[in-house]
Amino acid sequence: MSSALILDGISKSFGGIHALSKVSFTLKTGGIHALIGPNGAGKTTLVSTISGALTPDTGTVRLGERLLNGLSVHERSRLGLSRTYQLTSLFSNITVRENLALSLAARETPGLTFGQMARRHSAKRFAHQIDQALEDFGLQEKADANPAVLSHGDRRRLELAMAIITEPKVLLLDEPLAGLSSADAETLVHLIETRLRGDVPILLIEHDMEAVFNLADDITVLVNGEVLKSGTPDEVRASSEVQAAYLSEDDDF
Ligand SMILES: Nc1ncnc2c1ncn2[C@@H]1O[C@H](COP(=O)(O)OP(=O)(O)OP(=O)(O)O)[C@@H](O)[C@H]1O
Repeated sequence: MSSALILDGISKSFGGIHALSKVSFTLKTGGIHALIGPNGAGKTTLVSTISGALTPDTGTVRLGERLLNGLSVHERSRLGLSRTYQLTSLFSNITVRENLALSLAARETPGLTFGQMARRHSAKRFAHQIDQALEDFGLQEKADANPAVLSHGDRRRLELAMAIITEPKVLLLDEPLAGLSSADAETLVHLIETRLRGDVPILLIEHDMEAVFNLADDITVLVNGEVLKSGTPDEVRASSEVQAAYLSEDDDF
């Protein structure tokens, strides 16, 4: 299987804190690769070095064949790297449909201000793609609503729809289940499984171990900024090092 994202020897320090030390692993094309680890392990720092929000001290990030080092967040996004955030990042003064249109417009013409994009692109232009996304993510009834009035679960589904509508080459999903009720979390896991798997390779950062072990084809365990183990869910589950360092016997996986 070919590689969608290749991380090689990524290190990053903040003053005296070694947030990442020589982190290397590969996200396969078509796969879901989970990145897990305790609080402060370096997961968010790693995702930020991939997205371009942070510059690593050493190491390389490749999207397929393409070296991403030195490229901005916008340039990486235009090449097909899409990221969702731990905290919701929707525009609250426009409708659900318009948020989806803006996501498409931003991919086409990055670097424009919000006002410029709103003037140049109308939701009508992308009507077909947007209708399909609304249907796929169960948001048809909310198309003309303002995101501020949506439930937490609806907002999270809209963010996923905004990330996927641009047909990215790699999707970085940062804690998609955080703060969701168990029913909303179940719906989202089902959507990832049925709507995203196979269409886009996903790097999934998630604390919900049941979801991780259900969804992931591969898992990398990060502890104190270092890769403790990378392997299939069965290999990670069976690792005594992982058990000792991170996964307690009480964890349900
Ligand atoms: N901007 C920063 N300045 C200084 N230290 C930082 C900065 N960002 C992260 N760190 C430190 O780097 C280490 C890794 O943090 P990071 O947020 O990447 O961990 P994490 O695995 O994402 O944690 P969590 O699961 O709690 O989100 C921690 O010790 C953190 O305090």
